[in-house]
Amino acid sequence: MPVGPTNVPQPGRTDPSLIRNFCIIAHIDHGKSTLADRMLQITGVVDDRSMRAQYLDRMDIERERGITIKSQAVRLPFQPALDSPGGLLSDEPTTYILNMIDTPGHVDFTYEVSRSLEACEGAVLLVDAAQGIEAQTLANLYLALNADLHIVPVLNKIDLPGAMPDKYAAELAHIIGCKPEDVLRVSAKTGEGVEALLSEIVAQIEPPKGVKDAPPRALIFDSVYDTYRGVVTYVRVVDGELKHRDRIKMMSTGAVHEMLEVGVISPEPMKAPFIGVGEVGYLITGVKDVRQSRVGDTVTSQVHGSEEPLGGYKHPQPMVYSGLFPIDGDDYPTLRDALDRLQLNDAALQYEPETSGALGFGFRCGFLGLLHMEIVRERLEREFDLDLISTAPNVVYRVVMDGADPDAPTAMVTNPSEFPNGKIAEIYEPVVRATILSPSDYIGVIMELCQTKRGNLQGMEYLSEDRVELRYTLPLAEIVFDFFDQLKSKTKGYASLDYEPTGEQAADLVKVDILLHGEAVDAFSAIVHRDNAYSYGVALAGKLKELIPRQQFEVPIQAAIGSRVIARESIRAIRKDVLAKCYGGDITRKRKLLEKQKEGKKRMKMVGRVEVPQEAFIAALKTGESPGDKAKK
Ligand SMILES: Nc1nc2c(ncn2[C@@H]2O[C@H](COP(=O)(O)OP(=O)(O)OP(=O)(O)O)[C@@H](O)[C@H]2O)c(=O)[nH]1
Repeated sequence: MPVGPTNVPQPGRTDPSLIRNFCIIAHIDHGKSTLADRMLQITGVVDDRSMRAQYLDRMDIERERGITIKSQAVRLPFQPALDSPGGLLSDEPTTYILNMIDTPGHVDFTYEVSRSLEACEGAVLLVDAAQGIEAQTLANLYLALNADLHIVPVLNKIDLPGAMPDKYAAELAHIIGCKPEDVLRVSAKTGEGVEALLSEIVAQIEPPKGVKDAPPRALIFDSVYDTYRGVVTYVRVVDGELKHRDRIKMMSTGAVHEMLEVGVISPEPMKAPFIGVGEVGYLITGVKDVRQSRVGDTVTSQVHGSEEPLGGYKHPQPMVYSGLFPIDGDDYPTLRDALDRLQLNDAALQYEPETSGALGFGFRCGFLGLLHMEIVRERLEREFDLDLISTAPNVVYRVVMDGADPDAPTAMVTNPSEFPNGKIAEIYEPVVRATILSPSDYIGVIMELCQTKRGNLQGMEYLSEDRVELRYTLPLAEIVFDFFDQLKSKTKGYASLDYEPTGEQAADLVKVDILLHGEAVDAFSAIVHRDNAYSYGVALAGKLKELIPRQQFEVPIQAAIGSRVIARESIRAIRKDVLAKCYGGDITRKRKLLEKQKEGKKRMKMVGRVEVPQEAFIAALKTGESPGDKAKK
């Protein structure tokens, strides 16, 4: 049993040499939350009685305390055993303060992840000993290395019968450039090896450096909106001190706030008079909008503040756009309020009103990526009880018109229906650098898939004899459609994917319109590569033919590029007489049938003269399965 910590340093009075700031990075499901649970238990900040699985993913405490503590920046006092690597650092029992900082963990939030990594000096790289390295393991590792973090490689789940720790220790050692015996082995489930890991964290990770007497500078690595307290901002102090009642300034905006509360989380929020060099804690200023307190920004004091922010601050730029429309037009005001509320909580969400001829009033929303889009949509539907139609996601195109002034800003197209009509000189599309990890048996099918998605192979490396890493550049637009689903199905679920934006490229793109009875339906317009335009047009026209019921007149469905029709289907005419089979005099029955028909019509949208059922929009715009499982926190 670990010795209970003695002389626990208090917040604000902790000698920086006794602080270790670290994060845990891992592929999804490799056991990050479970390991965090064990650390809470072993360090005694949560006693065995109150312990429950995924302690930090809690909600009820948040409500009780009226403060959001979901962000996982926990202060763990830990006293390493004297004969362990951490204990050997000093002659007498010493209590260290370990700050475990959570990272958002997904590529959509790469910028935020990289900023939160900068709040740490080291990272525990956790890998499932039965699965080995996956795409997010690598992506997170590269981010951590870029942030100059010391990496502590750890294999988890060694209790599993299928664990192959020797094989994966070699794999990990190979990519990090350490010795296989340096890879620690733990079971987050049973707790085996976790105390030794904590001791290694103390021994291997550098204490924070900072200047105590300098003007204060703290890096915001997370900020969350809390209904009761407003925005709770999580910071890592680099220089100086942040004190209760200080007036603080956000360096990117110059906004000044009074600090109503400052403290640390251990694992409940603990108020403190101040927090100092190297410490990790929270600030409450009473602001109600997270956009005033953005991840990556630097906090300083209003008077005698610092002039130099920590690293350049970058506004998150949406990568993917989609239209969101309420199925019931009456829900439009609810949707607007819901987006307003959600934005308090999600600094990266952008939206503006959009009117679609087919779908009515809605919003054009910008997201950081597909996962972000899915989360927002799910939250809107779940938390605000809305039924929504979302149009197919598209990326941002930069369009240069023929003869345009070379110095004039070029048009950024975020909505296919805004695609300019005139003569276009060049269109640029965003490109990503994708990393695919897979058993080597599937190299062939993966290459084939990437080829059809206009990918360029950048490199390939064997991580072990049967596991390979493929690096591609791919247009983001191709990934946005169904790349991940296809990759999973072609590799029987074994491949994992990660990607990050890496600039733009010129491409031969065209806008394909879908016309119903001669009228273009804006919700179905898409910008696609010229080579894929024909198949897109044929597929969508065919799908709509199935989905739209027959009308009293023939309805042609056409796919067109400009005025050139590239695909055509038609729905034959019919008059649906609901009374046809109703002989005789029962007038009430007839009325009932007519009422029912009217009901059905209410759920139809009129597109020109054509009645289109809501379901047709939903089904036609469905973009397949989610990229969800490569994601989450
Ligand atoms: N047998 C065994 N199972 C483990 C161990 N650690 C975690 N698990 C299980 O692995 C699954 C995923 O663990 P989590 O801790 O939720 O993983 P995570 O990385 O936090 O996952 P996300 O939060 O979803 O990203 C859970 O079912 C855990 O019970 C371990 O050491 N041994």
